[in-house]
Amino acid sequence: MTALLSVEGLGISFGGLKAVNDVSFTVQPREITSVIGPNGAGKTTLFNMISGVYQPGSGRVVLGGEDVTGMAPHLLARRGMSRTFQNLQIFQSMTVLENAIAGYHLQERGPVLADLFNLPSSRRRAAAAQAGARELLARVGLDRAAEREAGNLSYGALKRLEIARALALSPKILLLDEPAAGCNAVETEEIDHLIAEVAKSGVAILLVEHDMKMVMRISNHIVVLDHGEKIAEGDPASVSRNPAVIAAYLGTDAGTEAAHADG
Ligand SMILES: Nc1ncnc2c1ncn2[C@@H]1O[C@H](COP(=O)(O)OP(=O)(O)OP(=O)(O)O)[C@@H](O)[C@H]1O
Repeated sequence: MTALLSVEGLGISFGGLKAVNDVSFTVQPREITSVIGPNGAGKTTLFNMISGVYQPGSGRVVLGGEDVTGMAPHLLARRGMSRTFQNLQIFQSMTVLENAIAGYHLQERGPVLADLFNLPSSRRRAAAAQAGARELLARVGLDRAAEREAGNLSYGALKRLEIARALALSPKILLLDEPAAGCNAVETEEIDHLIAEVAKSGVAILLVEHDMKMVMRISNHIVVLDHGEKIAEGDPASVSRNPAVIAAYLGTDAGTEAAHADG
């Protein structure tokens, strides 16, 4: 199978600290790949290099066969990579529908003049964005909340709204940074189902997540970082049994969960 995303020897240092060092792995189409590791392992830094927020100090990111190392996020979005953020990027005082529509406008090159003069082309685009946004809201279970102010949604619903907005870009790969952070058990399960559904629809998922139970439940492939290095990778069962992984997590709640996840 040809990899959709290939991360090759990525590294970056901050001052003298190697935050990420020589990390390689691939993401296959339709699969859910998760990056885990204890606090400070380098997960977010790795994510930021893959998604064009940081320029890598070394290594390459290859998307669909094209070298996209260090490419700006909006250019990556045009090539099929979109992402969500650990801290929600929702417009709280806008409605749920307006937030979803905003996802469509992120991908436009800005035909500002057409919009200024309210040309038919601009009206057509607006109508298409509105229809697409309503479809996306139905997909994430928020169609009935379309007219509500986003700031009044539960945390889990906000997280799903953010995923809807990222899907507006019709990505081939969706990067999710801690999609279940701050969610209760029910909300986490809803996000689980949504992620599985998105993967099934043909979008590859790359996930950074602290909730070990969730990672073990939904991932096809897991990459484990510790102190900026990849210490293990494989399917959930093999990773949760891996002595190096258990040692890295030892003494943390997540470690206990990892050690018991398959038994
Ligand atoms: N912009 C930065 N400047 C300096 N040091 C940084 C920067 N970003 C991250 N680091 C350092 O790099 C290391 C990896 O941090 P990173 O946030 O990537 O880890 P993480 O695995 O995502 O952690 P957490 O699980 O706590 O979110 C840490 O030692 C961190 O302090």
